[in-house]
Amino acid sequence: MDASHVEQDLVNVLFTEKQIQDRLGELASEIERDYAGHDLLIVGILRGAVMVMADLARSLSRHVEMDWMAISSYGSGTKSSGVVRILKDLDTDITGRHVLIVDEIIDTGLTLSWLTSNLTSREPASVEICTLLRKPEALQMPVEVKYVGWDIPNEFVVGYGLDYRERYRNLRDIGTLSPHVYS
Ligand SMILES: O=P(O)(O)OC[C@H]1O[C@H](OP(=O)(O)OP(=O)(O)O)[C@H](O)[C@@H]1O
Ligand code: HPA
Repeated sequence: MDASHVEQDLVNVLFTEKQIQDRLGELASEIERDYAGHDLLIVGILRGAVMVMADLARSLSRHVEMDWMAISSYGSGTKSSGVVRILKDLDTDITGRHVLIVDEIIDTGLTLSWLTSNLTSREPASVEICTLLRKPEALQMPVEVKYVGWDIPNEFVVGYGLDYRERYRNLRDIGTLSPHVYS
């Protein structure tokens, strides 16, 4: 399947590659200002956050350490219980460190609500969240988010790390899928 064919599966482009890069540049400036004079560890949540981690990190004109976590939500059924399991933990001891969790989307909020309290229990100097997208109407657990790219409607979105059945992660834009994809 060639690239144009994949693009045809998007019924509506919400954010173009250029809009995403511009917004990440703005968030990077805020982060540089807020963490000036402090070491910073950014933590990406696999797999969806790979793109935003790579581009946000390169938008920062300062030193930053990068680490990764992988989390299982036990499938969609139990996801609503908020029960999650760590598949890959940090390699870094975050005691006394300033930690910024980077993800591409907050939907129900269950993943990052759980993760924030998990990381907070390790006694870091601070834990904050940066997400490219947030769906306020879908939120089931309150999550304090310091940096948000955009709030979006409660629609399923793909591209730029976001998948539907493991596809579309490598699209440069973010959009919604045509109904023919689901049928
Ligand atoms: O707010 P929530 O409803 O908890 O959803 C947000 C989580 O869902 C996505 O990950 P996903 O489980 O799709 O895994 P992936 O990153 O491997 O695609 C996203 O990366 C967040 O971590
Ligand atoms: O809208 C979404 N798209 C892809 N993956 C997701 N994980 C949570 N919400 C979404």
